[in-house]
Amino acid sequence: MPTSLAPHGAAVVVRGLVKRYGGTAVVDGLDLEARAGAVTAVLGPNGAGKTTTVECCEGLRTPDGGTVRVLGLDPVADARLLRPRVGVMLQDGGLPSGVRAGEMLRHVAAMYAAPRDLGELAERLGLDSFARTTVRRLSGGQRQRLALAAAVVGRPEVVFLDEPSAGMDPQSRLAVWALVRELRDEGVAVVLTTHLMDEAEDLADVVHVVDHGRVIASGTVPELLTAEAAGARTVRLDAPPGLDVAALAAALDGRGAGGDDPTERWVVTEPEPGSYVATGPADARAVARLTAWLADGDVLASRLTVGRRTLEDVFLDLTGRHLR
Ligand SMILES: Nc1ncnc2c1ncn2[C@@H]1O[C@H](COP(=O)(O)OP(=O)(O)OP(=O)(O)O)[C@@H](O)[C@H]1O
Repeated sequence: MPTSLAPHGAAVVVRGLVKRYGGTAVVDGLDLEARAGAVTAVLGPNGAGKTTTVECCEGLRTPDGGTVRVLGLDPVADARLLRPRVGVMLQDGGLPSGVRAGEMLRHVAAMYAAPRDLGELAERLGLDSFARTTVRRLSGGQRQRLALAAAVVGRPEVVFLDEPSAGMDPQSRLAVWALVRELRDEGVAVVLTTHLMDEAEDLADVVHVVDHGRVIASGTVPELLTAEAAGARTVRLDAPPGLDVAALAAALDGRGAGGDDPTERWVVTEPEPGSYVATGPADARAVARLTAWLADGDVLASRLTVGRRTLEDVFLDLTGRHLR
C-alpha cells in the first residue's frame, strides 16, 4: 500500500521523527527508510535513541513530531491492521512470565493465519531444550531466542528486532543471523537495532548510524567504510597518554628529517587517553616508521594492530567517540 511517503516502495519510512521525554528530545529529527528484502541496521551507542525510534515504528510510542509509516500505515492509528503484518522483538523480551516457552510459542502461532512450522523454528533456534521451562526461569539468551521466534512465527512482512543477539552465546548468535538472512531472502523488511559493529557489518544491507537522536550517516557497509578514506587502513596503538599526535602523523607520513614522503596522508587521534587511532595508507614502511618514532621517544606500546577500517572507525571519525 504505497503512499507518497514511500515513493520507492519502502516498507518503513521515518521522516523528521521527534520524541521527547521530560522536555528533552531523545529522538531529534530522525530520518530513515527500510525496504522489503533487506536488512536495515540502526547502529549507535547506548542512549542514542534507537529503541525509542523502533518503538515509534512499532506503535508502542506516539511521536511528538515527524511522520512514521509502516507498510504505508500509521503504527499508532492503524495498529490493528498492522499487527498481523509486523513482527516485533523487544529488547527486554516482553514475554509473559508464567507460561512454558513451548506453550507460549504455540499460543502466538495460533493467532496467525499461516504460521511457520513450529518444529522447524524450534529446532533452528534451539528452543526444544527449554520448551517446558516457564519463561521466568529462562536465561537471557533463551528468552531472546524465544522472543525472536515469537516475532517471526506469523510470517510478518516487516520485523523489528531490538538488539537481537544481546546476551547470546556465539552459536545462538550465528543461528539468529542465519534466520535474519533467510527472512531477508524471503522478502521481509528486517529492521534491527544494534551497537555491535560486527552484527551490522555482517548482516546489514543498509546501515543508519545514529547519535544523539539523529542519523549522522547512512549507506551500505562498503559505502560507509570507503566514503571518507578509500583504501585506508587503521592502525591502533595503546601507549602512554598524551603523545604528540601531530608529530606521530608526520612520522607516519615520512615527513621530517630524512623523510622520504612529503605528502600528508595520515590522521592520528587519541579518542581516549592512551588509545590512539591512526588512519592512512598502512604499508610495511609506515609501520616501521611508527615503531621507529616510538623507539626514538623511548615509548613502549602495549598493543599495536593493523587492520581494515570498521564501522567503529567511521563512528569515531564522525563523532570523535567510541561506539561502546
Ligand atoms: N520512558 C522514558 N522516559 C524517560 N527517558 C527515557 C525513556 N525511554 C528512554 N529514555 C531515554 O531516552 C534516551 C534514548 O533511549 P533509547 O533506549 O532510545 O536509546 P538506545 O539507543 O536504544 O540505547 P541502548 O543501546 O542503551 O538501548 C536515553 O537517554 C534514555 O534514558
